[in-house]
Amino acid sequence: MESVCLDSLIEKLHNVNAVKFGEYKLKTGMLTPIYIDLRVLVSFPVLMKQVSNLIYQQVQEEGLQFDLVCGVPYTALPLATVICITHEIPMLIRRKEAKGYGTKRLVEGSFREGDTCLIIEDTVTSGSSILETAEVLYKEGLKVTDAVVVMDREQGAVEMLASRGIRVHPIISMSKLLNVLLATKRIDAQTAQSVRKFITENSTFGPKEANGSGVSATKKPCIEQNQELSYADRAKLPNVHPLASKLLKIMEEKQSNLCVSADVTGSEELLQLADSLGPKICLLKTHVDILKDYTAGFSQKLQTLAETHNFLIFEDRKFADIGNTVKHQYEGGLYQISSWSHIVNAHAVPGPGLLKGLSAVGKPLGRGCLLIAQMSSEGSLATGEYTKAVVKMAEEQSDFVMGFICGSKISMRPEFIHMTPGVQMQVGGDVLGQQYTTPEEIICSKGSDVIIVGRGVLEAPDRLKAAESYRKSGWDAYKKRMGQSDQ
Ligand SMILES: O=c1ccn([C@@H]2O[C@H](COP(=O)(O)O)[C@@H](O)[C@H]2O)c(=O)[nH]1
Repeated sequence: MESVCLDSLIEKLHNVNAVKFGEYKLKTGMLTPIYIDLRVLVSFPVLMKQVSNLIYQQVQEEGLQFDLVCGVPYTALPLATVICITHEIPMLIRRKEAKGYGTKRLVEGSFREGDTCLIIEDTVTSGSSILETAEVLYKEGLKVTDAVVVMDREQGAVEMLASRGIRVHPIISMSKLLNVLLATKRIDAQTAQSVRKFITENSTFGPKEANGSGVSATKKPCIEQNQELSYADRAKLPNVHPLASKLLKIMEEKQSNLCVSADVTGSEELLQLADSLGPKICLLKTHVDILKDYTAGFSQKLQTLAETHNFLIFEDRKFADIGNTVKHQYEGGLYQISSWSHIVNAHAVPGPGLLKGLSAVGKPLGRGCLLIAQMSSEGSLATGEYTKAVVKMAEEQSDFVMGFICGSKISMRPEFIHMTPGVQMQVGGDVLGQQYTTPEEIICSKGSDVIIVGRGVLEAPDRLKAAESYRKSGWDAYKKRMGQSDQ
């Protein structure tokens, strides 16, 4: 395959008038001083081949996995065709309207339910065309996780699609395009500056703020976050882990994003807690190894209570060993955790082999795992680059990992559930380094999904009353975040 230099390709695109300066209207209705018109490529077969090669090069460099390719109609259709023919990849065509006769299908081509389809697009502004295509594919039972785009106008498409679970891999950014055209004296500094100003001032996705994890949009006023999906909508996403889907449905049904951490040392007390607080919670967290009287009968009773009150069980085992060892720890020993706990968690320190070991046991049973990406304790080392690496590991094994233990939202992929411990009604801490934040701060400002509360409930004079007030507080914060607050 001929290798193509990006700078010279940009010059060639400018030569064939695929980059125009002036005043143009975008699909969004917005007037723009720069217009990218890759439709002209069909008239320049050599250039068309070079752009197709670049797209395929990007697919390989990013190691993208998929079964089929679909180009967003119409400009990306010939690009997808060239790539699919050259590399013998099956292709799909998405119709914009169903025919009034024949099969009336919106997606042409042969595929199986559950196949993953890579989307190819020529230019993105808001990302809405990719989303429209993905939604048509979802309806056919296909999965969409990635899209390769020739030109990213840097106006919010990447962030918007990430929030809908689609990673975008652009080849040319607006900044790169302007730099090359300026360096080769094809445009002057004033033109470059005015286009840059337009792009910065016309983002189509909400305002962003860096949070040190590489993910934007965590700490902003609740009311601005109304572009995000509700728990109920996230439960229906095609790529969501079945257990995450179940949990999100429970949360919506019970109007509860409260997980009580049942850190008590007697089985009877724990069962009594599960029975009385069951109606208030979506999840019950256990530390089974602090029980002084564990029996197999206990875990059976706990499962019955989970069914009666419609909550899931999360054993906070924090696995952290090599794959072979965690497999035994999860399946065997005294506790046989995999037989009764819907969810477990693990540190990412040992690397992906740990997840392979756990999923060999848990996946056939329909279990899910949370990766510990951050911790609530003072001086925790799980920060910055480590947290980012944990998110990557989760993305690579999302058939078993359903979310994170973290302090704030760390992944823009809506299928992951973020759960945060270290929660009390007042900010503070304990003498052993635990640090507390309020439900409002965690759900509304930090964008997490589930509050994990231990002593805030367990040490209250009336545990049921305390659980209800944490449930209400967490749920009100969620409604506020979604812009549905009546306050
Ligand atoms: O970073 C973490 C991870 C887990 N935990 C666990 O959550 C509860 C918190 O109990 P509180 O009484 O509300 O402090 C406890 O079981 C921890 O093991 C955490 O606190 N921080």
